[in-house]
Order: sequence, then C-alpha cells, then structure tokens
Amino acid sequence: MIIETPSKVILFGEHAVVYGYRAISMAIDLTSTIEIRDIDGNEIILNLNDLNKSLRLNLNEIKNINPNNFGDFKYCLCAIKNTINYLNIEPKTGFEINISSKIPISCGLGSSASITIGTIRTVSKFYNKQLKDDEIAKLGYMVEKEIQGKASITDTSTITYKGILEIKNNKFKKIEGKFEEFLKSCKFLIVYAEKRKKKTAELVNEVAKIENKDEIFKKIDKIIENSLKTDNKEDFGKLMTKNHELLKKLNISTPKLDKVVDIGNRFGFGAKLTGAGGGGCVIILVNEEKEKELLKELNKENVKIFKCKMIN
Ligand SMILES: Nc1ncnc2c1ncn2[C@@H]1O[C@H](COP(=O)(O)OP(=O)(O)O)[C@@H](O)[C@H]1O
Ligand SMILES: C[C@@](O)(CCOP(=O)(O)O)CC(=O)O
Ligand SMILES: [Mg+2]
Repeated sequence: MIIETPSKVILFGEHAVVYGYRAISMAIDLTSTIEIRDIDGNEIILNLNDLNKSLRLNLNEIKNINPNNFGDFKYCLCAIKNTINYLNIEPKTGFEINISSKIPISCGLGSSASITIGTIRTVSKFYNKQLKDDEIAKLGYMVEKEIQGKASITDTSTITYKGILEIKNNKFKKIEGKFEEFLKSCKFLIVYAEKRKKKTAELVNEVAKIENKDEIFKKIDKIIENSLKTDNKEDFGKLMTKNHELLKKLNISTPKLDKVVDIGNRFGFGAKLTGAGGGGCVIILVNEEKEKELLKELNKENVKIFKCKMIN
C-alpha cells in the first residue's frame, strides 16, 4: 500500500499561532510518499530513502519507546507508536515502511507533519482500521507536540484537511467563499533560500524565551485580521512583508532570507519567510507583470524555486 501526503505553506502567523494567535495556512502539492508492506517475522523496518538511513526494531518494543532518542526517525516512530496505542492493538505482523519525499526537509514546508500524517494513515490502514480525519489530525498534533515540546495544530491540520485554513486558539476553520477565491487568484512562489541549521523544535523553544513576544504576536494578529478583509494583491503583499518585519524581531530571519524577501518586494507584491525560519523558505506573492524580472533576480541567488499549487 502506498499513501501520498501533501505539505503546507504558512501565509501568515507562524510562531504566533503556537500561543493561540491567528495563522493562515495552505496545503500544497509537494508530497511525501509512504509505502508499507508486511514482512515475515516480528520486526519493524523503517527506511528513510532520502536520508539513506534504516532502522530495525522488534514489534514489542514500539509501544514503549522514547521517539526522541531516534534522531531523524523520531516523527515516524512516534506516529507509529501513537497510532498503535490509540488503536489499542497488539501488533503481531511485522512490517517494512519506505519513506521518500519531494518536500525539502526542515525548511518550513511541514515535512515533519507530512511524514507524521502519512505514517498515521498508512499504519492504521495496514491494520484495517478506518480513522476519521479528526482522529488523524489529533494524533498528528500529539506527535508534533511530543517531539517539538510546543506546537500548534497548523501543520498537521492543514495537511490532514487540505485547502486553506484559518487557525485560532488551536482550532481551525476552512477558508471558503470570497477570500478563498481571492487566494486562488494569487500566484505564490516558494523559494528555498538556504539550508536551515536548526530544527523547528529548537526555533520554537528560542522564540519562547523572547520577552516581548506577545506584543509582536498581537501586531501579527492584526495584520491577519486586515488580510482577511482584502481582495487586493498589492495590499495583501504589503501585509506579508509587514509580517516578515515582525518575524525579524523574533530573531528567526537570516541575511539570506531577508535578501530573498527584498527581491520579492521589489519584483513581486510582497514576501515573507514561511515556517519556523532560521533559514529555509520564503513565500513571494508574484506580480505577473514583473514575473520575468523576479525569476531573473532570484536565479542569481542560488536558490531553488517551487511553483506549487494548492491542494483541496
Ligand atoms: N523525507 C523524510 N524522511 C524521513 N524523515 C523526514 C523526512 N522529511 C522530514 N522528516 C522528519 O522531519 C524532521 C524535520 O522536521 P522540522 O524540523 O519540523 O522541519 P519542517 O519545517 O520540514 O517540518 C526531520 O528531522 C525528520 O525527522
Ligand atoms: C513555527 C510553527 O508555527 C510552524 C513550524 O513549521 P515548520 O515545521 O517549519 O514547517 C510551529 C507550529 O505551529 O507548531
Ligand atoms: Mg515541522
């Protein structure tokens, strides 16, 4: 059995959302693929194809492991463990899981949440249990929280329910109607600017220590309130850039991210870093009249450009 799972991009509100403030996020068509098959014996074999890493463990170990001791395997292992415990089954059949992904790892596009939700769907189906999306999203959120320490439902909910979500107080609402139509008419570019040196967990914990963070988060919340009322790309882009300026005050931007955002401002309607920051990706709202110049400038910067579509 093979299951493909999307990733996400945060349009506004990363970090603030961890503290109950608003965020807007969108599921995108960069996907991870998880394959599961039964094997003889009572083992679990995990192959992380992109990282060239494999792990074998005994089936009866899984229920009590501490995933945080397993490096890059931790999201996948925690998802397997929590799913088996939630389903309340005694696993008897061994299985092998193969993970491969088109989502650049640890750069703000929710690769961890994609792997987590994909693993939960795969393992529950393997045991012939049909989980509802609400159960899958909840299990996924518990995994991100367990590994990150602090987390919001943003990534796991967006990847489970797809489309565009508004998150507030750790609850979500699907964005539909006029604002959805406006967002669908917007062309976004996702630019992988540089490798991120830190994992989301570390960045979330660093932001937690910033004393005036609530003041900054309140300003971000106001930006989102205004963005929800607009149907003008120029205004929307300016709001994205304003959000970026506030993220800089949380010390999660870098000179490279700022440079790409600057190009996004000069040749597009606006731009901001997306996800936990500290490197990784920038999202740019394209001004189609200047798209050629935008791409020309970006191509001078040794970046990778993803033209992603929203998945619903
Ligand atoms: N292709 C993959 N194969 C295996 N594990 C992955 C893969 N992509 C992501 N992960 C897991 O997710 C972690 C990165 O998560 P995180 O730091 O939250 O970054 P992101 O912004 O991409 O979600 C990796 O260290 C690894 O544990
Ligand atoms: C920083 C945060 O708001 C988003 C993190 O996204 P990512 O793992 O960088 O894709 C954390 C969260 O919402 O759990
Ligand atoms: Mg993540």
